[in-house]
Amino acid sequence: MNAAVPVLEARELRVAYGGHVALDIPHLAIAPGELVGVVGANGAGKSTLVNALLGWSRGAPAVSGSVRLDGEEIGALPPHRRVARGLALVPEGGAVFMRLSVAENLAAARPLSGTRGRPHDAAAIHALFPRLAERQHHAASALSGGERQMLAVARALRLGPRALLLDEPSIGLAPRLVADVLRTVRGLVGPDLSVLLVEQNVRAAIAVVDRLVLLERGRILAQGPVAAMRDDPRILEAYLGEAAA
Ligand SMILES: Nc1ncnc2c1ncn2[C@@H]1O[C@H](COP(=O)(O)OP(=O)(O)OP(=O)(O)O)[C@@H](O)[C@H]1O
Repeated sequence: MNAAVPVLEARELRVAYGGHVALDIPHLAIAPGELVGVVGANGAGKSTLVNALLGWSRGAPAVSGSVRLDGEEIGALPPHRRVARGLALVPEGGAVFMRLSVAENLAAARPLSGTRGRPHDAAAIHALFPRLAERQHHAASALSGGERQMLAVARALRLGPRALLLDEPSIGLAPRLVADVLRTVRGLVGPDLSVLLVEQNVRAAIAVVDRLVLLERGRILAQGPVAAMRDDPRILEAYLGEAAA
């Protein structure tokens, strides 16, 4: 695979509810081995973006634009076929079967056939998330918020995706756990897996991502390598907003 070809690339991606444009992204690309953070205020369009990349939306908006995975156009495919190509989404709040055990939840996520990604088997999952190994016979409903989030990420990794979309994996977690979860996310990223991470906590995102995208009212206000973005006044504003909250 040519290293110059983005793993995930969107062009002219637009989502509109009636006259209200919720998302308008001329271009967004994620390189192989890259962890890209998406930050922005409530309602900025972060969830709309990751959902649109997967081809899913709340309600019935008009969606248009191109989405490419490893250079192949997937923008016209329904979500399950995008997943089959190697694009996985862990939605806000995770996606697990509450009545099933941890082990059953993992077994229900089948590795994709022919993926260029690396499907994680149970041993790899347990090495990454020892807590899930300890809790494998417990129902998902009995897990803590953080453990459930780990399970949702682990289920996505079972597939062997090329690109993983994570919508606020740290939401609702204690500050200490937020850093843990994001460090784990950082550890997942490598030549066969790129990650787009939506994160409300700008400070926590800056600590782990390679590149940051700042969304405002559905548009990219600024983006760039984290070293440059951390001094961007617009990011500092977000920081200060956070500090004041
Ligand atoms: N079903 C819908 N109908 C109408 N407007 C919608 C719908 N879903 C989302 N929107 C609008 O799209 C915009 C973006 O919402 P989105 O949920 O993507 O924001 P977000 O950045 O993820 O916010 P948060 O951090 O609060 O989750 C908002 O203005 C929202 O009101």
